[in-house]
Amino acid sequence: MNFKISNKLVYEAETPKGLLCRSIIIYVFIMTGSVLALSLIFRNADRLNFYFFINSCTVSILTWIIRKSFNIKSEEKHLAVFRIGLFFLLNSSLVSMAGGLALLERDVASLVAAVLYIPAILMIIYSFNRFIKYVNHNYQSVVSLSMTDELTGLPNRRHLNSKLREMEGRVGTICIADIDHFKKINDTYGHEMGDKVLRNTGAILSRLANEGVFISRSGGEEFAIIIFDSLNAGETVRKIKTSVSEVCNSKIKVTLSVGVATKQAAESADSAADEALYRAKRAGRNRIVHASKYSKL
Ligand SMILES: Nc1nc2c(ncn2[C@@H]2O[C@H](COP(=O)(O)OP(=O)(O)OP(=O)(O)O)[C@@H](O)[C@H]2O)c(=O)[nH]1
Repeated sequence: MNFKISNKLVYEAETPKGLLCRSIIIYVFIMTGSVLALSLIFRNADRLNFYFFINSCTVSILTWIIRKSFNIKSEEKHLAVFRIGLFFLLNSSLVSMAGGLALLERDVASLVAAVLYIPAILMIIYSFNRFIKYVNHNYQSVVSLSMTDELTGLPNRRHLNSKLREMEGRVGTICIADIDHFKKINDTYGHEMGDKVLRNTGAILSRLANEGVFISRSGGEEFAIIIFDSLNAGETVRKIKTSVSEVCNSKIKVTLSVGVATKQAAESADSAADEALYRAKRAGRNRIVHASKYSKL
């Protein structure tokens, strides 16, 4: 399909929609021109007053909105309903224009304009409501996608960063859990198996997440955990570590090294947790190490 794309517009120039868009614009020109020509032929030009000007502006604006609506790339039905509503409204204004120029009897023009106006407004209200729902739904999907790690389904680094900002000024515990010798798993069983281990680990960890325990994949084979309830933090960390180690990951034994730092309200503890993880690795892995200091190290 031949899409004409610019930084402002996406419109399907040669498609049925593109043709429909152009047909509507041509229709508006023909109708407005005809009304004007007939008013001149029947010597009604003295009626080209303020009322005519308002109707012309309305027709122009509605044509412009219809034209713009073709820049929205969507197959949603409510968009078609919106265009039909606008088209009805546009015709209602054209009929009013013809009535104002005495090309139609005033009562007939008012009746036809009203008959077109009522369904047009109902269609616009309906489609606008649907459009708001559609936009909100898509917005939520995009936000959720941008905050989720594709492989494990856990919150990703971006989500973690927003949680860490939330943690500022609060007491809590930050843990960084890292799968031991993960490179070896990749090298021995292949990258796909490595991915499977990460997925399984993510599934185990996601079951342990709750309102007070935020678990994310912070990168590679590393998982960052924030525990908001510091009282049970020790127990939670042990549970996280044993849950991953106890479950057989496709017959591959997986162990975690965990660095833990508990922060007070005014401190930052993520670098302290990193340092504790480093010490856990150096001490032989498969263990939990608590940071000696919680602030900058
Ligand atoms: N399969 C897979 N491998 C990954 C992914 N992300 C990172 N890795 C690999 O994870 C490995 C991490 O290796 P290292 O940083 O040396 O860590 P390690 O082998 O676990 O060693 P220690 O952490 O010291 O126990 C690297 O080989 C990366 O290529 C991923 O999404 N899938």
